[in-house]
Amino acid sequence: MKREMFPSDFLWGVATASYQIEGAYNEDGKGESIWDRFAHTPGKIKDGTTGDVACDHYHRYREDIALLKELGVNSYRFSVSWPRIFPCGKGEVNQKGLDFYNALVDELLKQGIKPLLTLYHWDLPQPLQFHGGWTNTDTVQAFLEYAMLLFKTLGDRVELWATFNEPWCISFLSHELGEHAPGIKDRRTALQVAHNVLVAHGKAVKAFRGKNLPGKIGIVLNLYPVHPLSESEQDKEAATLSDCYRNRWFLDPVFKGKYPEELLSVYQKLYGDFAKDYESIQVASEKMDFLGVNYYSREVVSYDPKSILKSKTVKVEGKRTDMDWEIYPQGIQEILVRINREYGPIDLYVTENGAAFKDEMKNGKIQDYERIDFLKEHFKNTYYAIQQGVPVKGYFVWSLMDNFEWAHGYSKRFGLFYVDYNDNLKRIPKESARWFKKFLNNEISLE
Ligand SMILES: CO[C@H](O)c1c[n+]2c([nH]1)[C@H](O)[C@@H](O)[C@H](O)[C@H]2CO
Repeated sequence: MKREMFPSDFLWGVATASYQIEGAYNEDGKGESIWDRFAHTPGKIKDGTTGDVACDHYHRYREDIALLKELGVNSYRFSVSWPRIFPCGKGEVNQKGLDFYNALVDELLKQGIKPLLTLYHWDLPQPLQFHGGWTNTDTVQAFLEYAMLLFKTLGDRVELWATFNEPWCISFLSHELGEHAPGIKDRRTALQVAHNVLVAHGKAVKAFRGKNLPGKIGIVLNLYPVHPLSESEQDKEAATLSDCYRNRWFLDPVFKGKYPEELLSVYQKLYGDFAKDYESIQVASEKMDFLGVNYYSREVVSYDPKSILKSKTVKVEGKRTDMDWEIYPQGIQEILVRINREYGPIDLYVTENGAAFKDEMKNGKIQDYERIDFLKEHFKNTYYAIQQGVPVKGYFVWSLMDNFEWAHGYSKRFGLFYVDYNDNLKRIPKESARWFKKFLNNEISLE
């Protein structure tokens, strides 16, 4: 199975995100983001690092686009730093911020690489957080102004637009579990955030349509197959509720304009006042052109009467990544087929898939053969979904290079290129980069 067996117009790319690679956290007029604030808060990042410099992509973007060209990808997914455009979140525009993304897009196009632009990959301007962040509908309005400015500035050259990266992480990981910025631990707040982000998504899609732009717009969701540990009714109930929490709380609003009833009723018993909001979620279902799917692993659950989801995650035997995530390649096929069956037809992009392994440099080489095996199996399972008629239109490896892995700092390496943090952030191709380049050049097959 070679690249040429995939559709001829299939996009093969890599993905990154602004806070994780750009650095220049306070340069050229950029404002503070909630991730600048979170990373500078002692105890929040496991290795005590920040994204202040990261991979210094802000200054090295031409070098990094040359790496894309060398790899042979035909697309690149990146995100825009909102506080680089609006330092206060709204109001005054930072022209140097616009200049950076104009130059980035122009260089990508010059090199024949199609941009996929994510408007929001978690780095909210801190001044908006002072006023409640995503719990405040003023932030929805500010997001629309930000989106409209980018549509106006880049809409003539950027064809693929994603409104949000992983609303589940923006809401539940960041406002219920508190593991990501702004580090709040309150479920009711998380539900309000999820609601406002979904409403902002729908309004941005509608605004995009109103500009009559030539491009396409969607959202990026992190999706997991959720499997019961056994076929018992209780484990199956646990899987249903966990699936609502992980997947359908976002899939159902953007495709059906409503929350999944099985979990909505649980939350309404807990938060009666939630009822006044939930009907307005209908605006989230503005018709999209594509769905971005971030896939990393599956979830196995068993019944737990103490949990409001009646479920707890179970660790099963099998190979795992350095993030301790189960390696489950068939899950990417499963999720793509399911989305097409239950929510389609709609164009799908695998907007992130990849893995962290304990990459070490030995004799100037990084022999990350586990990552090659990981990618090979996930490419094959993506192809199997295509063979079943699923309109998968592209695949983006997470990530181009090692970068700031959120609460893990720089301790987890996902890149195709190794970044030497002790030697001027030098980018060194891992064996997986060499393999990917050969695959893209039809030199090798996936068997
Ligand atoms: C459970 O995996 C999530 O879907 C997920 C994994 N990842 C993501 N989302 C984010 O979109 C990236 O910024 C992360 O760097 C990347 C690797 O952790």
